[in-house]
Amino acid sequence: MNKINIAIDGPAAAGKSTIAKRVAEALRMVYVDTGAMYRAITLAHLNNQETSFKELVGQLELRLINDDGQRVLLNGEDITDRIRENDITENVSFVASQQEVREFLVQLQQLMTRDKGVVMDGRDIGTTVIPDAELKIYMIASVEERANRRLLDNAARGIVSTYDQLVADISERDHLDMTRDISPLSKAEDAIQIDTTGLTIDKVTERILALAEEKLQ
Ligand SMILES: Nc1ncnc2c1ncn2[C@@H]1O[C@H](COP(=O)(O)OP(=O)(O)O)[C@@H](O)[C@H]1O
Ligand SMILES: Nc1ccn([C@@H]2O[C@H](COP(=O)(O)OP(=O)(O)O)[C@@H](O)[C@H]2O)c(=O)n1
Repeated sequence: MNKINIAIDGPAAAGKSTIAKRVAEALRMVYVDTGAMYRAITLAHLNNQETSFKELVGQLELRLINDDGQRVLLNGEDITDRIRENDITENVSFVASQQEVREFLVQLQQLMTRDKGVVMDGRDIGTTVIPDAELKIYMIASVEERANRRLLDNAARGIVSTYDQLVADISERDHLDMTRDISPLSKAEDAIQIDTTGLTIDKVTERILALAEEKLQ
């Protein structure tokens, strides 16, 4: 069987991580949520605001553990749940726009995908991190549906939020991510766009698995 990489990009709360995790499980591939890496550096920045980004990325030790999803360790501490909180979400697009941060993480992500067999989700995976990925998906959904999904997500995690606040947050984050100077969020020319509005998680997973099977032949 061929070994392939799958890149899944798209705006906030489109369902990328959920689907990427399922696809990776079904195909016994490694799942990498790159948003969690930007969130981890955002936490490090909020804890050390006087430190330059260059120095900050030089100091931190970031580990991703595949364990029914992905756990994130920053300097040995498990920060998987902490990085979903509102202060991180509010600051992550700013941190992700910094050149030193992007250079550091893109290099790390490229190392992770070098031997193939990875399903990686983010904003610049198909355009910058793995431009030669065998399968590229650009996942979208209406902002209303995405806010409703994140509202449920947050409630399950005990994070306080409202629908209106989430529509505003998601729209602002998409705008920042799409207009930043370095590798902004955009659909790679050869990516297949899937609008998940009104689709179940199973349906979207099935569609991507069918596309992946073609590449694995
Ligand atoms: N097709 C879908 N239909 C309904 N809910 C979905 C669908 N895809 C994902 N979700 C839900 O939406 C929420 C946000 O998905 P997530 O994977 O975190 O998005 P992203 O990684 O794009 O930010 C999750 O709670 C997930 O269960
Ligand atoms: N490859 C990536 C992944 C995330 N990011 C940044 O990290 C933020 C958080 O990503 P995420 O995937 O956790 O976001 P959610 O859609 O899950 O809320 C995004 O809003 C981007 O600013 C990025 O710049 N490049």
